[in-house]
Amino acid sequence: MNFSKEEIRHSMLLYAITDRTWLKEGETLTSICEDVLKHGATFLQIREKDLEPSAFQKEALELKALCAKYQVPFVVNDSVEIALAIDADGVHVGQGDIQGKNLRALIGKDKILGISAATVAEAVAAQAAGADYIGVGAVFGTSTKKNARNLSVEKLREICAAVTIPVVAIGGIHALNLRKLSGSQVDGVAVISAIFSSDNPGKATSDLLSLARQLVQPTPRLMRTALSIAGSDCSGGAGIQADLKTMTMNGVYAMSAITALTAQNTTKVEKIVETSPDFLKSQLDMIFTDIFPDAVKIGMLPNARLIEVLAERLRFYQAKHIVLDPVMVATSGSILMETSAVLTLKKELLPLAELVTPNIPEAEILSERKITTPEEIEAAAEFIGKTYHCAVLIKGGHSVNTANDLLWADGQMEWFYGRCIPNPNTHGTGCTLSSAIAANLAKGYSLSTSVQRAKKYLSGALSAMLDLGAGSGPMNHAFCLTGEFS
Ligand SMILES: Cc1ncc(COP(=O)(O)OP(=O)(O)O)c(N)n1
Ligand SMILES: Cc1nc(C(=O)O)sc1CCOP(=O)(O)O
Ligand SMILES: [Mg+2]
Repeated sequence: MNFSKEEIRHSMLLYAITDRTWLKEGETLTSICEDVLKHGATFLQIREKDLEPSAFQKEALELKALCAKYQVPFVVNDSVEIALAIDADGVHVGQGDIQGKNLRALIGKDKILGISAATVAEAVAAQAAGADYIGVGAVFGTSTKKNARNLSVEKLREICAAVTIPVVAIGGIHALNLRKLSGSQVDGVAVISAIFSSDNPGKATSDLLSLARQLVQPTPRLMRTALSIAGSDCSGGAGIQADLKTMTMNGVYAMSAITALTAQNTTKVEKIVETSPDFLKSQLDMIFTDIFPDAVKIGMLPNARLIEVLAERLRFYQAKHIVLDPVMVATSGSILMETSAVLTLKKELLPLAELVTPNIPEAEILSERKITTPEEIEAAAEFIGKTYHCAVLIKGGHSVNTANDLLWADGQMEWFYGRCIPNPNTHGTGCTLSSAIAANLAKGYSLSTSVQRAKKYLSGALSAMLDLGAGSGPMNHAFCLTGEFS
């Protein structure tokens, strides 16, 4: 696989390096690595000091396939021969190994080259020799590598400031000392024993990943962030515009990736121009590699190709708190998603979602059944949740009931009883509810509390009785704004 420079920097976050010496009876390196990748390791290096070359190569080939499955870069430690023989993504070498300068020519421009450094001079030389990243250590005492050189966090900071390529810190890093690296400007941490010596390598991986995220995006952020991936509604009541207003009013920093431009107003959708998959990818890359969103809301996705690209990027960046509003038909009756894309949505996106928020007609499509009673809402929610392994919020407001919504999560049902507000202007209610839920998840509320808070916000926006446009008009998203600027 080919990884861009931005992708390589991002993949430094939690860099796992194998160590077979910790394997227990019956365990294989491949099965442990699969667990580690499943739990979010962003890079894998095979490091074998005692294995004979043919066994090393066989193991490397297996791990390469595994990393391709999880779209994580895979490099071979020390052995350029094996890296080239199995066409690994790259190689990692130390100062004592083959000279970095010759190495770039040997491996070609497309392979990832990692070089170890412990001084500013070594780091600068590694960059000049064409390294894609440097491994800097040992930042703490380690018993994994004999004779590792010791390095202060201050020196690490100096090295980070001296180079422009990504820097991953290594050596004795574990969950209890990782925070000591804060302020050093590293792009991630490389660990061996903190994962491979653990009784539960998967859990160790996810714990380290969340600590690494805090390290790389340091200073406790007062402002949480949320991303809306949706279509633009030029009339401002639904889509991206409603999402940005909702997220802002719910106290998070709002960002957008646009999937389609719509020319619409409160009476109809006149035209739709779909974003190209490549441009959607670029928007997502710009966002995730800079301001990582604490939650993601997904709305209009007009075709299968956009869904595929989105799913691939969300998996790649391991996006958190994904709320999927499966927008298929507008309130005005316009088709917003090709029928053929529904299958792709089910296969690719639903399993990535923490929560999916269909209205009754959408729930009928997702659960492949008619829904006419509250009992049928419950059965449909259970079907969707169990089939796609996500929580489900089926929204009332259509034929079956009024403002009552059902949340199904982890086998538990919870009804939310809403006040029916006599406001015919409901344009954008679905977008508003799902982005308010995402904003509250971003702030750290539980799913149930986020739904409760989002419903309260929606009731407030509807109760403000804004009356604009000739059709079903927008709500007042800023109903709660008071003070100098209101
Ligand atoms: C990411 C990363 N950083 C540093 C090293 C150490 O490489 P090296 O100095 O060649 O030591 P060995 O790993 O070969 O013992 C690394 N492997 N990975
Ligand atoms: C492989 C390696 N290289 C180091 C360096 O300083 O370059 S320290 C190290 C060992 C890292 O293992 P652990 O996470 O178990 O301490
Ligand atoms: Mg080496």
